[in-house]
Amino acid sequence: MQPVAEALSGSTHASGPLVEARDLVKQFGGLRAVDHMSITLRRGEMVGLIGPNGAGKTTLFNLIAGSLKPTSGSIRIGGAEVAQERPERRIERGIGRTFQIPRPFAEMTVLENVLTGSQRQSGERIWMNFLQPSRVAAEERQAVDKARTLLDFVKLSGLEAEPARVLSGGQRKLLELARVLMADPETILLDEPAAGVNPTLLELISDRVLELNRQGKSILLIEHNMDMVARLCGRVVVMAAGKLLTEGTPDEVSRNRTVIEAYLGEVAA
Ligand SMILES: Nc1ncnc2c1ncn2[C@@H]1O[C@H](COP(=O)(O)OP(=O)(O)OP(=O)(O)O)[C@@H](O)[C@H]1O
Repeated sequence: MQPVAEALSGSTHASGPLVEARDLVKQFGGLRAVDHMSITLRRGEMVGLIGPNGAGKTTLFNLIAGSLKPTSGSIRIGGAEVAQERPERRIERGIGRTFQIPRPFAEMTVLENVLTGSQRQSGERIWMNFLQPSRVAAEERQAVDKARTLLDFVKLSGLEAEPARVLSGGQRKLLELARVLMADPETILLDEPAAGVNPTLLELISDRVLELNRQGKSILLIEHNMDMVARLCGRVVVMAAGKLLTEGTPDEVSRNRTVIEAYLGEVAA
């Protein structure tokens, strides 16, 4: 098996802020889900993105990952403007993202699901099988080796041959993390990794996310579980109604009057 540090490698991009979104707007018909929002993620940081339901956090992730195009504004990854680029190109630029509700291929095994996260295997290009079969076989062996290392990292090795449908909600989150790591992201956008997860797996997920950050991954974390945010993040960005409300340390934002009022407004609504 590959060493974990090697399986988690891939930090080859230029210096400067890794992700820099400026003045982003996303309009859905009459609704402005993201409203002149700016956010920066620096190399090696783990930043929490919080805000009441409907604040625009997931939409902001979709804009950064490329599944949505902004109405206006700029998104830079490693200094390059990417706002109009396809999601696949953003993956090549080192952006990985997980979803609030992971949807693995239910009938494929856990290992096969992780392998779907590989970038550009030669085996996908049929002619390569004819021209360089040994190279294709070697690449496939390497990919399987790496997938096993990542499954070990997320503590799912014992389930590698099981169909993904047998996994619990928390285990699906861990599987998705392993799948995303196959593409060697430098930046990971984590969408609510704690939602609906039991306390034991929650502890494991927090620990793995912390370890990824220690190993050099930059992480933007959407999470409603403030204990988790406070434990993992040095800086927290707060969104409300599509806009930046404030940012600061977890302690600062949790005592901030406007933040408390934004959440109280949600409860009252
Ligand atoms: N594809 C879409 N079409 C129309 N409206 C959308 C679309 N996606 C999101 N919205 C709306 O945009 C607003 C922001 O939604 P978003 O999911 O980004 O918020 P959020 O902060 O992630 O919320 P939550 O914490 O509940 O996940 C909401 O009012 C939502 O209904």
